[in-house]
Amino acid sequence: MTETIEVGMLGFGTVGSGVITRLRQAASKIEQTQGLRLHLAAVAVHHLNAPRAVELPIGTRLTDSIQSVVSDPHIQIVIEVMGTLTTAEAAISTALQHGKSVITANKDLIATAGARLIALAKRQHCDLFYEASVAGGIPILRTLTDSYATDSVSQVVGIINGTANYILSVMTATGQSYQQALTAAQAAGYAESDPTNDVSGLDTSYKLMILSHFAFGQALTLSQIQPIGLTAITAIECQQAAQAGYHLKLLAEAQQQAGQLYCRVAPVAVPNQSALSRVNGVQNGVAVTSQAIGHSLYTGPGAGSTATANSVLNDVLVAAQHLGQPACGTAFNRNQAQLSVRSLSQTVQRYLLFTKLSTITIEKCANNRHFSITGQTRNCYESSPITPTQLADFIRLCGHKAVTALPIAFSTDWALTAKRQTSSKPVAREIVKLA
Ligand SMILES: NC(=O)C1=CN([C@@H]2O[C@H](COP(=O)(O)OP(=O)(O)OC[C@H]3O[C@@H](n4cnc5c(N)ncnc54)[C@H](OP(=O)(O)O)[C@@H]3O)[C@@H](O)[C@H]2O)C=CC1
Ligand SMILES: N[C@@H](CC=O)C(=O)O
Repeated sequence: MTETIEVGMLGFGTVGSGVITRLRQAASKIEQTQGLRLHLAAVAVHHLNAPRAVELPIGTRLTDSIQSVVSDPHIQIVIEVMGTLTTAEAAISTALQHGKSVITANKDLIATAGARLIALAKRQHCDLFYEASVAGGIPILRTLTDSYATDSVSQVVGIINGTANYILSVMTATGQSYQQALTAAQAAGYAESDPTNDVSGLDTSYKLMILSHFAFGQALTLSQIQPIGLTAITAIECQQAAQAGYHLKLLAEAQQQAGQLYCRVAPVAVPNQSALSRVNGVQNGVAVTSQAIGHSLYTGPGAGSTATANSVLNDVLVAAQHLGQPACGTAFNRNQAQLSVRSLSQTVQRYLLFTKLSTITIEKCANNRHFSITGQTRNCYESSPITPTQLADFIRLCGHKAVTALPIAFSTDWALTAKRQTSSKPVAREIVKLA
């Protein structure tokens, strides 16, 4: 027998429209495989008369009152796809207080206020799922929770912002400017309504904060990550890197090493041999290294209407199956640990250097700081492993505006890093590009 589940939704933009499209397209499969009919009872929006990309199902109520949805006694599950921080937190809290399970795609909120909402959901015996908040269409959070339950993750490296990856890919492939590429990403619906977080590394950091909790049991803070965005990267640097055998990517990295968790969000030169270098456009990729499985790579669209909606709806189905069952209210992530956190930028690693200085000058500056460089292509060099202090001194010697230094992915020399950490205090965080 088919059971009908009453669903309410907050937001009817890119993701909300995708939810409605997918609900329509997947209705018979959901009924056949799950024995469920998801009935969209109400949708709350900001502007009641704004044009919509898709039509509402017949009988669905459109309202500008969030309260009327989250306190509707008939609604069992609330989907939050409107974004915002305080409005969304208040709405989700009210929904949970009314005993409703909640599904959200809001990484800003989960990264910054997740602990409060998770505790409330637990007290209320309600589900709170947020698969779509990290890597859009890739089911990475549930994979980490379910499929790595007995495994031990040592490293997670991801391209987890579709907009940033789209911009860097377009700049590399076509030489288009940053602004042209951003405009195209906005038109495609990948960027946030205000794209600042996409390009500043903040969105990637929020996602890494959530991802790290699932992978290592350790929730990171923004001050531990201190993201560096991509706004200072030029199309010429992207193309020079490509000629030298690298792809520039806004990478989110977290690595457990000798009991410490090293993290970073920054533009990084990914060698062509790494599969992550071939994750282009709006595609995201999350590379996981673990004790039992070894290396695995999860790729797929990191943003966009129906791909993100698919993650939202899968969460809805799990929550729907839990309704009235003891499983309802089980935390999405149950991995907890206490690791001390450091910045990956404090490690000894290699850098890709962009400069218009002559090879003789750049070699002299490098030799002065006791490291070597190899010329890759014109104006682009690879360094031997160097400490953050060597890098900062080198940039000072060359002239602050004369060099851009991007870390080379997977190039940390852990033995040298350990030696340095026992012999000296950590120095201030490195400055990758001194403008
Ligand atoms: N776009 C994507 O690819 C992805 C987005 N996300 C996340 O999903 C969420 C939604 O993103 P997206 O669909 O792109 O956003 P949009 O800007 O396209 O849509 C937001 C929707 O929320 C409504 N809304 C906003 N503020 C309010 C409010 N105060 N009261 C009522 N309704 C409100 C808007 O109403 P109105 O239309 O009337 O203005 C609009 O329908 C965000 O948290 C985002 O970070 C996650 C993964 C991928
Ligand atoms: N703006 C985000 C949307 C998904 O989270 C992105 O580009 O990745």
